[in-house]
Amino acid sequence: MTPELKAGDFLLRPLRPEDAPAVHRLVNDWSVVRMLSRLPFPYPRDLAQKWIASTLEDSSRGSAHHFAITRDGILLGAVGLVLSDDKRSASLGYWASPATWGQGMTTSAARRVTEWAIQVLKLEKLTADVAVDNPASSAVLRKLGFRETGRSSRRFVSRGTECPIIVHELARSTFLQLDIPAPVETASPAALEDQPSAPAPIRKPRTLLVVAAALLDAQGRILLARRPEGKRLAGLWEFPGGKVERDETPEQALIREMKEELDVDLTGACLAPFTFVSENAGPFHLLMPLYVVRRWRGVPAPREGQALAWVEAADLAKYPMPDPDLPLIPLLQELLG
Ligand SMILES: Nc1nc2c([nH]c(=O)n2[C@@H]2O[C@H](COP(=O)(O)OP(=O)(O)OP(=O)(O)O)[C@@H](O)[C@H]2O)c(=O)[nH]1
Repeated sequence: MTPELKAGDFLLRPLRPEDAPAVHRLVNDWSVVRMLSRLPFPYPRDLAQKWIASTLEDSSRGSAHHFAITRDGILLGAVGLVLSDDKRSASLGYWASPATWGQGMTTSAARRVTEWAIQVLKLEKLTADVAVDNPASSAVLRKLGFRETGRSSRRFVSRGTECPIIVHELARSTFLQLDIPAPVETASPAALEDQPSAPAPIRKPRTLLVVAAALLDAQGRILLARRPEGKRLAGLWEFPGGKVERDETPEQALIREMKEELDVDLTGACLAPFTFVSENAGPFHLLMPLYVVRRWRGVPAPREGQALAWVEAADLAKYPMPDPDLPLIPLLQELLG
């Protein structure tokens, strides 16, 4: 199902039938529709209704995910991902109200959807086609790390003619290496737009020391926490924990993080080192000792807006996790099997 995502001040959410009048009003504008290859001009009202109904079906099948871009409850545009049959790649598309152009909204929204596609859907590749006379759209793609891979042509129904297009592509590995900051909730769209349209730079990897715990309850279930919107890797499930600060031992950091994130006290608890992760995590190299903890004081509560779940070892793979965590799943299943 298509989730809700945050991109700066914007909420990206599934389309709803009641969005039809706003979609119709915004798309039935020559400056918008001329850049969309499949839509006629004028754009009939019932097409907006049919399109929204189809996005809901696509979402339940997982074949496409379309998001309304909204701010303060007002619909301003849309971003969509249409998945390939094997669900390993997708094409990205978007449109936005001309009133929002030049403010960074589309870049911000398309970036958040791209990030979700790569990190949560684990797609290998995204593609996007842009009419050659739409340089603003190509600039959005470049900021996301897309590269031009060729030229072609396509019939644009609105223009009634064949038009040259530029084909763009973004590989998963490229996106994961980009120096893209996590969206800051208070960042203004204007501030985002001030970023140059040059491709995002590749960051040199450094080793980041993070501690994490597999908290086990009496039934042997493991506590997972879902990273909240607004953070890097939002939407992914992970083992509670965090970065080791200067002058802290890993154990001190774990005790601090568990208090901050879950309001549980691990002081004096047996922190059993279980294994560690040493993996490329995109902008940094992650070194993460994982402790197994069976006793603590207090009841885990989400103190940082994260969702919590007690998960059977056999079900761990059903929860999308950061790539570096994936090798931990069979090890925990073996421990608890
Ligand atoms: N706690 C935790 N972090 C993980 C796991 N797997 C994994 O890749 N990480 C990464 O390791 C880093 C953890 O540091 P953190 O949780 O303090 O980072 P953060 O950015 O959320 O914290 P901050 O907002 O305080 O800087 C994040 O980049 C996170 O994505 C995991 O299973 N548990």
